[in-house]
Amino acid sequence: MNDAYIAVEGDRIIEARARSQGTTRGELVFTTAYTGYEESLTDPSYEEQLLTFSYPLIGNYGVRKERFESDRVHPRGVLAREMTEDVAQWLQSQDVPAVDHLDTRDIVTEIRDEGAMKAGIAAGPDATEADALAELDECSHMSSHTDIGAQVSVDEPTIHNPDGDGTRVALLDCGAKGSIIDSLVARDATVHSLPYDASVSDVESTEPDVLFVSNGPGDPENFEQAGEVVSALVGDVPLAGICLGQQVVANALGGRTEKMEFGHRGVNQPVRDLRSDQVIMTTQNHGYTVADPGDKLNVTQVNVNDETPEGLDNDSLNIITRQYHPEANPGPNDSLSFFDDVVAMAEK
Ligand SMILES: NC(=O)CC[C@H](N)C(=O)O
Repeated sequence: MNDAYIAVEGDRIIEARARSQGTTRGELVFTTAYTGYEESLTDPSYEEQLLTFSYPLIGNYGVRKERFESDRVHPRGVLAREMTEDVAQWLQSQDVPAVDHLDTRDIVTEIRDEGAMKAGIAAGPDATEADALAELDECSHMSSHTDIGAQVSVDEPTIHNPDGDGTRVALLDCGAKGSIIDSLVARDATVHSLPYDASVSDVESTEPDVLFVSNGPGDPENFEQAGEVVSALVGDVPLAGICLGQQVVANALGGRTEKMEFGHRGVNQPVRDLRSDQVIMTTQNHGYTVADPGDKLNVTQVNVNDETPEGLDNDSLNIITRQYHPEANPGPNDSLSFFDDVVAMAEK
């Protein structure tokens, strides 16, 4: 039975089955990850997006809090070919509409051809096509969510591993995945998670050995304050960044980011290290990319598929960033050593 409607740009309607009721809207994107739905659904970088899973069965090993990357579901809506009752109930409990029994392969192909697009969903016994179209009508582009950081950052500074006697990390939390903090704490770092709009003096007061800019949702150009902190401290404090963090660092140091057609989201994105010529498999979730790194940053790693920058550094300024997610979760652990490199840089 079809009791859900998805309206996509061009006012096309796709019918589906409601698994979690409600109306919603967002940027329609897809991930090719074949595992890790709990981690993806709790990744703050998906805020304001509708997430389509290309893998056809979502929920086949249950739902466990231990695997969450944050304390709530972040995509505004979820699309799958087939979703288990566990996942459907979890999403309903979080008021995140979800649909299945639709041709997700068709949606993925369309996004690949047309690029990420705006969409609206209406799901449930009373849902109508008009409701889905009304949601689509209200949907705005990712870049117009100018204060998206406020939706995902910590409200107050928070200390992780206060008694550690390793590296002191000031983490600008632009929507950080829990595994980034865990990966640093596993190396005995003390992590001061700071709000995304922390001031230069807020950062300095933590006496950091390294300033770390986290992943996060939306357009990196909307994280202006984080950029100002980076510009003020570059050269004085070593700098690291993951995903949105790489983009913010590049923009702050004279580079430029741009929106990609449909982005990279999955757990098998190949990345070549230009110095060692080694290729590693990486976890990714981004829709923007560094189009120009500026003249302060070297491109050290590139995506094998499209040559976009995956790693940037500057040895004398002590900067190292990654576009992909070295903390994995979900995905391969090929790049966990990034955290060793960050700690080594901070201790230099
Ligand atoms: N995972 C992230 O940090 C995503 C970064 C940014 N929001 C993008 O889509 O490119």
